[in-house]
Amino acid sequence: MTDLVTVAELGGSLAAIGGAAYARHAHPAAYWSTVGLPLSVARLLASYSSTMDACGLTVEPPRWRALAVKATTRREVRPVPPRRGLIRPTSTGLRMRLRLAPGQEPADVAASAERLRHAWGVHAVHVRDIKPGVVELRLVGFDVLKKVRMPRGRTGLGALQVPVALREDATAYVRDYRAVPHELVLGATLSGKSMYLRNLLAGLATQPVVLVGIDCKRGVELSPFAARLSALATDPDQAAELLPVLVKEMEDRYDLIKARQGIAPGTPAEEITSDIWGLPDAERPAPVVLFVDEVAELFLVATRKEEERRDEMVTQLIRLAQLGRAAGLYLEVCGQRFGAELGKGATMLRAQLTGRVCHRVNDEASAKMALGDIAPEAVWAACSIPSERPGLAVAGDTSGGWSRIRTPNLSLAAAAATCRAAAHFAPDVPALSPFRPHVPPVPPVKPAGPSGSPRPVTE
Ligand SMILES: Nc1ncnc2c1ncn2[C@@H]1O[C@H](COP(=O)(O)OP(=O)(O)OP(=O)(O)O)[C@@H](O)[C@H]1O
Repeated sequence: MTDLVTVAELGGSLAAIGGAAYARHAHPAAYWSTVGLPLSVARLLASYSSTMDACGLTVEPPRWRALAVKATTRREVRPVPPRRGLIRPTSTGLRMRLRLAPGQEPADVAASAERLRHAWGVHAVHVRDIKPGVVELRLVGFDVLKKVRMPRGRTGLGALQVPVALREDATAYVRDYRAVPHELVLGATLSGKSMYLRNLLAGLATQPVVLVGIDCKRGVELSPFAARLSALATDPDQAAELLPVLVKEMEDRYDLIKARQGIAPGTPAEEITSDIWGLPDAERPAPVVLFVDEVAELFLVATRKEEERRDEMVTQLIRLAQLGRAAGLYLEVCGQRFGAELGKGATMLRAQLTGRVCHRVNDEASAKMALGDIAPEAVWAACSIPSERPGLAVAGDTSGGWSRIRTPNLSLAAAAATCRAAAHFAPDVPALSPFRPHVPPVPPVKPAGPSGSPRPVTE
């Protein structure tokens, strides 16, 4: 009895010390590196073999080894766990590689991820296939999506790649336009779509990319970035004028590529190209990213005349999505729903948008519009996003892979300031100059009083 009380008291005191240590650290990452990391490493080292055994991840040892152990030590021959590599600490957890035993596959380890996380006292365990026979375990010490901090360093990122959000395994989710040219971003109102676009725009602003916006909510979402936008349409009428110009730009680029293909015989193979990326640097036109905020506004019609205009716009969008990649034109389409009920061409356009990001939605049907053709689990994950976590989303592509992501909380003022400072990065596209948005002057900041607080006028 005394022993039990002592153990309970000890447990209580340790929990209290842990709680106090947690409260002392402003960010869970600080708590993790000082308290969580040593604890988890100790747990992992002490219980690796027994945990693997309990999770059914051990195999019988080879016969020669069993015989050798019996002959030399007379000990009982125990099943062997996968061979473990070095444990590498990271700012958010631990990493280690496992060499799978014959007969095991990565899915076996992935199926035990939940059990492993409880055994080692970490927030999550993620399994990644590295090469045949080797998997990497990423142990994440705390909920990294609660307060997003992007990993430092952009090494290895090239043109048109933007680390726009954080994945739940603490790696960056990179929006790579050259790998996934077009993307659909769905979500209910206040789910975090604008925050996603804001992060993307701020990431692209400092690259030599033409940024074009269609924001039929009178420009409220995209106008703050006007300084960096080469063109902005703020209602369906302006969009109807802008889209044919973009289609013409795409056709001109195809002519340029064709001219290059018609070069003399004997030209080296690497100079023959089928997209703008094969053109020499001096001849290559700058890539264009078209942001469409609230795509449903382009589809809505009240009169017969508007219906004709809608059909034309949808056809032009479909053409941009079908043929734009080779000409360096990419689409980022954003909306609350994107189903067949929007009208003619909606499902065809949606099918062209390979990348899918689904924020919190109001019903399962909306999640299916974004993720239904990816994986049923992805739909379920999107339906369980809580409303108190705006910015949380499920990102997938039509290859079937998906992950939970969350954008960093970037204020509108900071994103707008980035765009203003990067205005000189906007490449010159003469065809788009009639659509260049008006950039209002920045209101001067009023100097604060000595104490920083406003003084009463009667003073
Ligand atoms: N990643 C995030 N972290 C913290 N807060 C966020 C995040 N994303 C969005 N928010 C907050 O959630 C609120 C809604 O975000 P946002 O405006 O991006 O939603 P939305 O889907 O564009 O809504 P609407 O369709 O009504 O414009 C904002 O107050 C924003 O600051």
